[in-house]
Amino acid sequence: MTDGDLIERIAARGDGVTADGRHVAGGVPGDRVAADGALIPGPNRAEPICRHFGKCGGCQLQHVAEVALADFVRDRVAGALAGQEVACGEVRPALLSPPQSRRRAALSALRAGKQITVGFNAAQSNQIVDMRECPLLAPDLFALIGPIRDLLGTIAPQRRPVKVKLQMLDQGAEVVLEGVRAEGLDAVMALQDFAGAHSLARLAIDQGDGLETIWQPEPPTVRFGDIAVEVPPFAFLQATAAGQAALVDAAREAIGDAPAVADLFAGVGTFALSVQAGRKVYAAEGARDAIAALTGAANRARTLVATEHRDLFRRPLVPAELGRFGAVILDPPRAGAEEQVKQLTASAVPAIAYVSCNPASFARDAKLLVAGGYRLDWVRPVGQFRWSTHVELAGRFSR
Ligand SMILES: C[S@@+](CC[C@H](N)C(=O)[O-])C[C@H]1O[C@@H](n2cnc3c(N)ncnc32)[C@H](O)[C@@H]1O
Repeated sequence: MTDGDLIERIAARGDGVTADGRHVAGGVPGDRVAADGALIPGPNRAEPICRHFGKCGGCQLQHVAEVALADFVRDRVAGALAGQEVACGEVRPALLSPPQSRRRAALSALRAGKQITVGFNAAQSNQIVDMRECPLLAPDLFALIGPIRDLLGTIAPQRRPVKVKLQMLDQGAEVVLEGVRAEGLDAVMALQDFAGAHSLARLAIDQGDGLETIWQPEPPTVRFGDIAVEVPPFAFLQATAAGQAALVDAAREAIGDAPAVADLFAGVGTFALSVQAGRKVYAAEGARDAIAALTGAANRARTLVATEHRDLFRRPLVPAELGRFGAVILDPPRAGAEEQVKQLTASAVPAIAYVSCNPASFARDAKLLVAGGYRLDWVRPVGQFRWSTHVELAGRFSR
């Protein structure tokens, strides 16, 4: 009798993979696959802690024990770099966000008859798994799911998907409901009762003709250090405080004590405002409401942060502009920053902190930077989306 083929790694989509490249759903490194295809559990398995695991699209990897989960996150980054033949000085261990720390989520809801379903979409489908527990969401956000289910009984149209966007801000939770119908006094009263009862920082709805703020006792803020930014509805924030801290620490280390820094794809200023003390920062961002929020906060706090509304795909900073900076922070969307990276290769910028939510586009851009004379000194993989196959990282390039 043979021991069965060993599962050696977890693929990008979460399947186990044997040495000969066979994909096995639910396989974990250290498991074996018997001749009849059954999985023989190895030492790296964990008991999934949520009753929805396997059906809900929020998590793919609850069956993987902590060390193997961190190895998966690190190996995704290392594997993407190897695939592009990019040498890296040091692939650091991955940092994983803890359970119940997600402070931002976009969920779906559906009303069918009297039944309302609220949750993440099921794995690879439009079905919604009705969320009765969640090991991902911050408890203050999860506590809103039941009340939102009740509220949608008044304002969700029949059999039309509703988007439920949740985010924790300094003043409390923000709730954005897209695709609802709030006509008549009953609906408006139900919305205001809901917002007041849960001390929301903001409630906004979209009935198909743009976002309408229903409740906002004061402008909601997010703090970076001691600077408060008045954020627009569902502004992009890093998904967990731990993930943000890991990425900001890495960026700070990567830029060192450079006296002038550019933060490109700056959002509402997660990096610009976190690293600005004692130096000049230029921040560029393509979303008008985000850069306006950052500009206001930077001015009120009398920082040396200058801002620009700019499309960095169409109009990346050119070498003459880049030459003013001792370091550049890049945090592009999933597509990466190919156009900006090409300009950087022609620049004299000594250090780049590249924060990425997509190891594949990061590795592609890293290849361009290395071909242009940069070294990739280190990368820090970050599993901000715990138990999912979504992997993030920060890396330092220098020359
Ligand atoms: C991953 S987010 C990072 C935001 C910010 N650095 C943070 O950590 O909060 C990427 C940002 O890139 C912006 N963005 C997307 N496409 C862009 C473009 N073509 N030009 C400039 N900014 C863009 C998005 O609006 C978003 O704010």
